Amino acid sequence: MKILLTGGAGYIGGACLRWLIRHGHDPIAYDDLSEGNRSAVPEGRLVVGDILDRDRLASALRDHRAEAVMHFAALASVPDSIADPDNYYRVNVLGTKSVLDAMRDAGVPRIVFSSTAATYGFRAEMPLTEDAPQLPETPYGTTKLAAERMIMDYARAYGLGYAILRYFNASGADECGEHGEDRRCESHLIPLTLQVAAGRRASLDICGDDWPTRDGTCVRDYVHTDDLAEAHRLAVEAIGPGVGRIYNLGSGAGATVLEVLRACEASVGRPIPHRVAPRRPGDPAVLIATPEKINRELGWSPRRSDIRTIVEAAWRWHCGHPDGYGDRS
Ligand SMILES: NC(=O)c1ccc[n+]([C@@H]2O[C@H](COP(=O)([O-])OP(=O)(O)OC[C@H]3O[C@@H](n4cnc5c(N)ncnc54)[C@H](O)[C@@H]3O)[C@@H](O)[C@H]2O)c1
Ligand SMILES: O=c1ccn([C@@H]2O[C@H](COP(=O)(O)OP(=O)(O)O[C@H]3O[C@H](CO)[C@@H](O)[C@H](O)[C@H]3O)[C@@H](O)[C@H]2O)c(=O)[nH]1
Repeated sequence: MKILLTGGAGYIGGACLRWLIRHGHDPIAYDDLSEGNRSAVPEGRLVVGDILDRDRLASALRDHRAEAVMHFAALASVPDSIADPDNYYRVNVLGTKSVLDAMRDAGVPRIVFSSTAATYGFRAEMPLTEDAPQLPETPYGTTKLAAERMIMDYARAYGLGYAILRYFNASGADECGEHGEDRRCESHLIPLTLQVAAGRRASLDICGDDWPTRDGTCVRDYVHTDDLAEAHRLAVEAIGPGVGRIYNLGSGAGATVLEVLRACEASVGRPIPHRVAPRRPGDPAVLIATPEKINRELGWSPRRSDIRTIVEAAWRWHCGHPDGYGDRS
């Protein structure tokens, strides 16, 4: 299938793009490189552009003769969204509208959307099923929920097929060692911890050790990007015009911040400097998915998403790419 990936030069989009090529599809990335990396995309497969530029995006869709869009492009940091909601509503809500309108202009009938655990309420029962209440408590979660609803409204009115994939904590690096996590402004736990291990930062802040969890630090459900990529492949192949699907993508297990730190220390082979810092605004204590629905309906299961495998893959990538992609434009 010919597929355009908005945000395809980013961390998860780049992993999916490579995975789709390996599995016989023909993907291109459409990315403004605000966070993504030019050399994360294989030669000849990148169109540089902003998703808010509807005409440019529609032309890219027509030129590629796209049959589906995977919409990854977004601003995606919970704490930043609290500090700068303006930008989050612009890119995540208006940007999604622009993507849907460009798809209509170009007659593209399918979309797979990157949604998030952050659309659920903090007080929901764990593990989360897809019908748990969606009561986001941060601007990031609110903007992603608005985008979900917009996709469903467009689908109903204009006959789009869609898959909404609610990822939990994307992590790891591709097993061929070609693609990993390298953002301009990093805020995610595993890359920050490994940057400390590599001497690029002095110490890791543990954001609170007084949460109601087994060791006092937050629990998250870490899911490997290659597992996410396989779910995208299955989802895009399963949807057609007028068919909508919604799935959680997580491992079904949770790791605390301290457990992630210990796993990183085991991979690196030495202690990693850290200290306890205040809680971070917008953090829930625990987020864990149940991936049963996508397992039942599409046969997906997380094969690489135990925390040890994730951290080892990420550390291999960091060792092979000490300066990340090194090609910030
Ligand atoms: N990382 C996670 O744990 C996680 C979890 C749940 C959901 N998600 C969602 O997955 C998607 C990808 O996240 P990621 O971690 O790969 O982030 P990322 O920042 O690595 O990738 C996002 C990409 O979008 C591009 N982009 C941003 N604004 C753009 C615009 N206006 N026009 C064109 N391109 C633009 C960036 O340059 C970047 O390459 C996001 O939609 C995010 O909300 C991520
Ligand atoms: O320097 C740091 C960074 C993070 N954390 C903690 O580590 C955990 C994971 O944080 P992070 O890696 O920033 O991810 P989340 O804030 O859980 O959010 C990720 O996972 C969500 C879904 O679960 C997605 O929606 C978001 O896009 C994605 O960034 C949280 O408890 C943080 O408080 C620290 O203790 N120190």
